[in-house]
Amino acid sequence: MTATIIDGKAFSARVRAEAGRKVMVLKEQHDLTPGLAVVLVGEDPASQVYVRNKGKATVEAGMKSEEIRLDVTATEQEVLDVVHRLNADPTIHGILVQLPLPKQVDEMAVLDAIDPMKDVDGFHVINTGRQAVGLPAMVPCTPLGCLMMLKDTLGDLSGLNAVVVGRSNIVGKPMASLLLSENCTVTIAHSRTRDLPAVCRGADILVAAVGRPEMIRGDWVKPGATVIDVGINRIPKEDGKTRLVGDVCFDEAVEVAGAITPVPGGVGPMTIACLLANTVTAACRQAGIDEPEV
Ligand SMILES: Nc1nc2c(c(=O)[nH]1)N[C@@H](CN(C=O)c1ccc(C(=O)N[C@@H](CCC(=O)O)C(=O)O)cc1)CN2
Ligand SMILES: [Mg+2]
Repeated sequence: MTATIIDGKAFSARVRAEAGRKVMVLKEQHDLTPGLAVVLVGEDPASQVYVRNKGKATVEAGMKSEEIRLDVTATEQEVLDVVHRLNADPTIHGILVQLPLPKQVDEMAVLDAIDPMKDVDGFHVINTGRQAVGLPAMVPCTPLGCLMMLKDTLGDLSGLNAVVVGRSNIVGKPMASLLLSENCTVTIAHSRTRDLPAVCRGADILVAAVGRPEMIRGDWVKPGATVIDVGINRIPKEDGKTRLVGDVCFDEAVEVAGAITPVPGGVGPMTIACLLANTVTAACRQAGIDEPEV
C-alpha cells in the first residue's frame, strides 16, 4: 500500500487565502493593515528567493511589505539598528530576520533584540518559553505548518508516539514542544541517539529535520505512520544540475507510511503561509482586538 501524499502546496494556499480574508476584515472594520518587515543580510541565493517569495505573498494577502537588505559585510550593530527602528515603527507588526546570518553577526543577539510581540518567526526566548508553558505565543512557522498538516491528517494527536529527528532551535525543539502540547508522547532524536532506526520505528508521527539528504530509510518507518519531512537538500544530478530531496528517502518511505509530505511541495510552502498567519495574529494582538473569524 502506498501512503497518502500530504499536499503542502494546496494546504498552504488555503492558509494564505484565510490570512487574506482576515486582512480584508481588519482593513474594513478596524482600519488596520498588518505590516511585515523582512531583513536580509548578504546575498545567499536561497535566502534571496525565500525573502522575495515572502514579500510577494505578503502583498498578495493585502498586507504592507517592507524588505530591508544589508550588505554581507554589515556589522552586528548595523543589523541591530535596523531591528530597533522596526520595533519602533507602528506600521510594522511582524519582523523577520532571514537566517542564516553572516558569521560576524551573533544570531542570538539579533533575535533577542526583536520585540517579542513582533517576533513572527517565534524565535525569541520569550516566545519559546511562553509556548512551552502554554501561554499565548508566536509559534515558529515551520513547526506550526507541520502541526497543521498533522492535525488535518490525523485529527486528535493525543497519546500518539511522536519522534522528532533533529534538535535545532528553529525546528526540532519547537516541534517537540508543540507535539507535547497536543499530548503526544515525544522523543527528540539526534546525532548521538543510539539505534536511531529502532527509535524511528516506534513513531506514529515521524518528523525529520536533520538536514541530511535521504537519511531516513523506508525500513525505519512504522507501517501506517505519518511522516513529515522538513529537509530541503539540494543534491547534484548526473547532468550537472541539482535536485531537491528531503531528509527522508521518499521512494522507500512512501511504500510503508500511511501519509507523507513530499519535497518539494510539502512543509516548505507551509512555512511562508504560517508567516502570513502569524503576522495577522501579531497585528491583532498589538491592536488589542480579537482575530476575525472568516
Ligand atoms: N528567519 C527565518 N529564516 C529561515 C527560516 C525561517 O522560518 N525563518 N526557514 C528557512 C528558509 N525558509 C524560510 O525562510 C523557507 C524554506 C523553504 C521554503 C519552500 O517553500 N521550499 C520549497 C522548495 C523551494 C526550492 O525550490 O528551493 C518546498 O519545499 O516546496 C520556504 C521557506 C531557513 N531560514
Ligand atoms: Mg552567525
